[in-house]
Amino acid sequence: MQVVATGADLGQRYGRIWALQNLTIEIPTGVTVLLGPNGAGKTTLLDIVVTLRPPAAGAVSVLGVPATTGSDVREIRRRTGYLPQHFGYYRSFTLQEFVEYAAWLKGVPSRNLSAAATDAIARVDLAARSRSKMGALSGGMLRRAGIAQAIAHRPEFVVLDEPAVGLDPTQRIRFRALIRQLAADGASFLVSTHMVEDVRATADHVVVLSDGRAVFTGTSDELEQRGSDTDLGDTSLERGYSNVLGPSRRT
Ligand SMILES: Nc1ncnc2c1ncn2[C@@H]1O[C@H](COP(=O)(O)OP(=O)(O)OP(=O)(O)O)[C@@H](O)[C@H]1O
Repeated sequence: MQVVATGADLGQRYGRIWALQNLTIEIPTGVTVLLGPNGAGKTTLLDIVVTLRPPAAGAVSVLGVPATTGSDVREIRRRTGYLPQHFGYYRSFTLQEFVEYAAWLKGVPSRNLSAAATDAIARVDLAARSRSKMGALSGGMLRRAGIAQAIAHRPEFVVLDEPAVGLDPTQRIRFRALIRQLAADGASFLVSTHMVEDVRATADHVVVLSDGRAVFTGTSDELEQRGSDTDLGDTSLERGYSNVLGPSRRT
């Protein structure tokens, strides 16, 4: 198994709350979907993987680079794209300017910025809105703008925190197709979601977090097989998800 990121004995705490505890995790190449209930530690883990937040305990390595020195961290950031749950932007920027700016921050040469942004915006199906002000985009369009800025520099590893929130059904289907296409072009993905049904369409690999620990790692087929008729859920994948969360955390 080729690995795109590893976390060894990761721990993170906020005051008395341990958001992650002794978490050892390997993210393989391909598409990994991260599931877990509210407060499970998904965003905390993603922030650590993209080096936004150093872990309180343990070590992380991304694309073969251990996140230790400042230059390692810069290299990881340059080769990684991130869509945070909440991202900032100037409302008066056009969508094109926003994505060009993000690509510039990631080191795309000036002569390539326009083409890189135009391509990323087209990939998220927003070409018709490239001249719109960011402040005029709908919530779902903003989510797609966020995906565009994460992929504009053609990163090898893309980390998306709840990218499908606010997307309408058509855009969700297109989003899944986009992930599959970018993955086929060689990029690896780590995507957090609450939408268990999105897993089958995109995931090569699934990690379920609960209370800061990995309670399942495997394929979506293996997750499905964990479910039984007594588990909560309308689909076998949902029943598998409920099962691995355990009796106290079944949704
Ligand atoms: N800045 C913070 N200050 C204090 N506690 C925090 C902070 N950020 C996260 N936490 C706590 O850490 C735990 C994990 O939070 P995290 O946001 O990583 O979970 P999550 O799985 O992404 O949740 P959600 O699905 O609701 O986005 C939660 O108990 C949360 O309340």
